[in-house]
This record gives sequence, structure tokens and C-alpha cells, in this order.
Amino acid sequence: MSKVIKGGTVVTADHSFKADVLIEGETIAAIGQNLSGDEVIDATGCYVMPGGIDPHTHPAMPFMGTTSADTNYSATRAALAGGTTTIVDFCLPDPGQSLLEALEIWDRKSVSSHCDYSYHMAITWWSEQVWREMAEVVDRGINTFKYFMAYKGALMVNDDEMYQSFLRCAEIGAMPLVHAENGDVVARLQQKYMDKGVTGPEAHAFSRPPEVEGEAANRAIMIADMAGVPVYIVHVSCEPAHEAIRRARVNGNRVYGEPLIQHLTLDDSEYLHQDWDYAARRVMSPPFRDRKHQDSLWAGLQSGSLQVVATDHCAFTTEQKQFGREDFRKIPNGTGGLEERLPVLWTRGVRTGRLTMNEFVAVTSTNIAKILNIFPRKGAIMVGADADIVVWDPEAKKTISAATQFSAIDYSVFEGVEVSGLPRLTISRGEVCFADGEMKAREGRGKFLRRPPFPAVHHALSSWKALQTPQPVERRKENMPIGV
Ligand SMILES: NC(=O)NCCC(=O)O
Ligand SMILES: [Zn+2]
Ligand SMILES: [Zn+2]
Repeated sequence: MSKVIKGGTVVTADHSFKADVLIEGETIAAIGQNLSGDEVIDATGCYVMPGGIDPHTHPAMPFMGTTSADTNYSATRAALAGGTTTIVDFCLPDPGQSLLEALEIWDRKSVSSHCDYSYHMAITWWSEQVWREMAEVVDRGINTFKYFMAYKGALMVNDDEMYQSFLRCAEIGAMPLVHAENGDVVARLQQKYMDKGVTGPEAHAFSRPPEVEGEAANRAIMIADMAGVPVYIVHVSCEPAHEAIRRARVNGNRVYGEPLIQHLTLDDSEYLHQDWDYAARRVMSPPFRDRKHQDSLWAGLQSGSLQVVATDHCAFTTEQKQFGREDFRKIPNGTGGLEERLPVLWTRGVRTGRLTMNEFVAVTSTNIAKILNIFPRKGAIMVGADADIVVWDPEAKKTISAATQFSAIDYSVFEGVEVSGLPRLTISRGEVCFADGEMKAREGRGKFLRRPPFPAVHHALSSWKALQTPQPVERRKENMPIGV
């Protein structure tokens, strides 16, 4: 049974044009004028865009003594309601645990997914076994590895572990992703504020200044360069981290940067709120920043030095946040945003003129599809691509409220924000999953998305590295000191 989307304007990362889109089964079969199909979807007045891809989400993440409350079930419903058709989760082996064993746990967790999903594999410890299993992980369709430079005593890795495993990424055609914050300095600053009796959520932000992020981003980029791999810096929140990325890109390094919708639109004054719960709900790492840093992130998206807008969706309930009532270090780090990413970015980005519609598509879908090596299957309105499509109504309005959200938590960090621009329909692999406010997707319909390794970028980088490698000097005997 085919479907045809008629009367809309197709908006891709490159251009916009009036056309019908024919879907047969799970794929786009034709794009053109006067197409017909068994079922007609009216898109008059709407934009027809590639479904959103969120490369940074943590459904049911075991973290800081608890588990994030949005599970794969609720997070993927929130995704579809917000126009996102693919999410990427992070598989987190415990230190000492086999990567493949952790993968089995993540596979079990994902069976309730409503949309397509993939994983990044975290490197949380280092050994010959991890080195070996990294290749097996790539064979299983995961081409990215994640490194936490923060969360000392938990997920944090050191420079030696990063360098060795970045070298391994280079060998097997994988790309490292990095949470860039200097975990040692953060731990010292946290202790400093606790010693002074500053125990509230505001101290979370005080103890993670932009410098800890800028330093770590720069270090990760330099280590990646020495190892000969591209690198992707997650949740870039501030100018020093953006500056490190920008500088590296100008020098020709393959470095990518991902700001979050939260950092673009919410600022650090939120942590000074009188209500402890209000402030604690916004605790995430890195923390929200001031206007100057937000302007830098927007400029990065405009100029192309930053490529992706994600959410780092990691939603904890107010009750979970209260684990840190006496000590801000125990407030589970993380906020939600899957349902709000596209509408808020459209409202604050496209409607204000900071971004064009095509740039909107690029930063919410197409760029990350290319970076993760799943383009043009995902991230494209193209014949042969998966029919992951959002029919976007630019005039639809709503006020964001936890009372009407699909996320399982009891609040939204975007509560009260008025958005103009919402998905009328979200279509995932040809199936209408969300329509006019109603969830239609079936639990478990989401599929694991295999992502092949990156031969082109790695070939280019390794050829260049080989040319640049210092060569030993072959000295003739007569030029050697006597007696050697
Ligand atoms: N970002 C955050 O605060 N929580 C999720 C884990 C991470 O990405 O660092
Ligand atoms: Zn992180
Ligand atoms: Zn994260």
C-alpha cells in the first residue's frame, strides 16, 4: 500500500521546492508533480522535511545511583511527538564489563522503542579485552565510541586511555565522541563549594565554568589529531569549547561540534531560582551558560563551525533530583528535550531569522546523518531513502507544558515556552506514527540502525598522517662517531 504526500513544500538541507512525495512500503519511491498513491496525505501549507535525528539521548540511563526516568518506551514516543524519527543512545559498560555483554543489556532495554535507534559505545575502562572487542562492536554496526572526560570516579577516562583507544578507532574506522570537561578540576571546585557551605544547585554551575570545558575540548581535539582520527565534541555549551573546535577546523582537522537546544535557549540564571526544585531540575553537565556563550553557539550553527543540535535527553523526576537536597553533587545530572528540540529550534531559530529552513534541516537531521555515516538512508528526502518524514506546520502553536507531554517526568525545562511550528505528522519508515497530536506508533516497532565504519575519512586521515610522520635518518657509517 503506497502513500502520497501532496501539496507541501519539500525542504531539504540544500533547497526547497513544491513537490509530492510518494512512499512505497518503508521507502521514498518518487518525488515530483501530480503523483498518485493508495492513500493521500494532505500537506497543504506545510513543509515536508527529513525526520529529526537526535544523536545524543540517554533513555533509562543508569547514572549517579539511579536510572533516568524516560525509558526507551517513553523517550521514543516523545521523539516522534517532536518530529524526531531516529535516536542514538549510549551503551555504557560498567568498568571491567565486556562491551559485548553491555550491548546485550542495551538490546534488551531497546525492545520497547517506537522509533529507530542506534548506540554509541562508551569506553569506561581500558584493557586488551576492550581493545579487541572494539572491532567486534564496529562489526555489529556501531561506528562511534564515547569518552567521558568528566564524572571522576565513575565514567571518566584518562588521557592515556583516550589516546590508546583513539588509535584503535583509527585502525577500525570508528569515530570518538567526547564529553569534554576537565573532571579533576571539576571535582576540586565541587569540594571547594561544599567546604564553603554552598550546597545548592547553583554550585553545580559554579563548579563547571566554561574554562573546564574549553580546556578539555582542546585536549580531546589535540589527542584525536595525534591519533589520526576525526572527533565529535558532544554538548558544546560555551565559547571556549566552540573556539577550540573552530580553530581546529580552520587548521583542517575533522572536528565536529554539537550544541544542545537547552544551551541555545536556557541560561544560567535558572540556577539562581528561589525554588530548589526548579533549579535542580535544570542541573545538567555542562550547565546552562550566559547570553554571550549562547550567541557564540548560534553563530557556530550559522557559520558551520558547529553542525548539529541535539538534546542529551536524560530526564530525571523531581523526586530523583531531590537525592541531592543536601549536596548538589548528588543531584542526578540531566534534562529532557526530545519532544521540544524541533519546535523550540524552529521558534527561536527559524522564526527569528537566526537560521534558514534549510539550515534547520541540516542541523536537526542531514548533517548528523552524514557524520554518523547513515546518509542518505536517513536525513534525506530522496528516492530510495527511508521514508522518515515530518510534515511540519509552521503556523501551528502551543505552549509547552508537562501536563501534555509524552515524556514520563513531572516537569519540562521548557514549561511555558510558546512555540510556533510543530509536526502535523511524523512518519517513520513509511508509517504514520504521530498525527495531529495523537500517538499512533506501536511499542517495539523501532529497529536497530546499523552504521558502517568510515572508510573515506579514515583513508584520507591515515594517508595524510603517513605523509606527515617523521622519518628516521639513515646515516652512513662514515658519519657516525668513531667506535659505533
Ligand atoms: N549531560 C548530563 O548532565 N547528563 C547525561 C550524561 C552526559 O551526557 O554527560
Ligand atoms: Zn555528557
Ligand atoms: Zn549525554
